[in-house]
Amino acid sequence: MKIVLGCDHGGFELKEAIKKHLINCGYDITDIGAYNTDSVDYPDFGERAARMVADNEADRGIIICGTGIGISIAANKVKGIRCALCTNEYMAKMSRMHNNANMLALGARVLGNGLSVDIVDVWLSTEFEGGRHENRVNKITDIEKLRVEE
Ligand SMILES: O=C[C@H](O)[C@H](O)[C@H](O)COP(=O)(O)O
Repeated sequence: MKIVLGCDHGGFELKEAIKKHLINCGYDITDIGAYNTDSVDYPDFGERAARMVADNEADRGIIICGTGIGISIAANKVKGIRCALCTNEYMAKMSRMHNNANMLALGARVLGNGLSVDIVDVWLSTEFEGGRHENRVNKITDIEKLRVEE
C-alpha cells in the first residue's frame, strides 16, 4: 500500500515518528513535507497530500497539524477525499468501516506519539464494511457532483 504523509510545522515530529513506524512495517511512503519545524501553512500540505490520493498517486493519506483540524478541513475540500480526524482507535476503526475514509488526520498537539501510532495501525488495517454504508458514502460523492468549479 502506498501512503502519502503530510504535515505542517506543528505535526513535523509526529509525522517523522509515524513515517519511521510505517517504513518499518514495509509500507511504501511518500513524504510531501513539511521537512522541519519552520512555520508553514497547513492548507498547502493538506491539499498536496489530498491531491495525491484523489489522483490515485497514493492509496491513502495521513496528515498532521497541531490539532488535525485545519489540515483535515483543507484535505476535505479536494474532490474524492474523505478525511477523518481521529483522536482514538474507535474513531479510526469506524472511519474505515462506515465512512471508507481515504485520509486520516491527527493532531500532534492533542495526541501522544504512542496513541497516534496505534490509531494509524487500526486505520490502515480496517476494511470498509460496505452494505448500508455504501449508499451513504455514495451520497457524499453526490454532494461533490453539485460543485461546478471543478
Ligand atoms: O488547525 C491548524 C493547526 O493546528 C496548525 O498546526 C496551527 O494552527 C498552527 O499554529 P501555530 O502557527 O501557532 O504554530
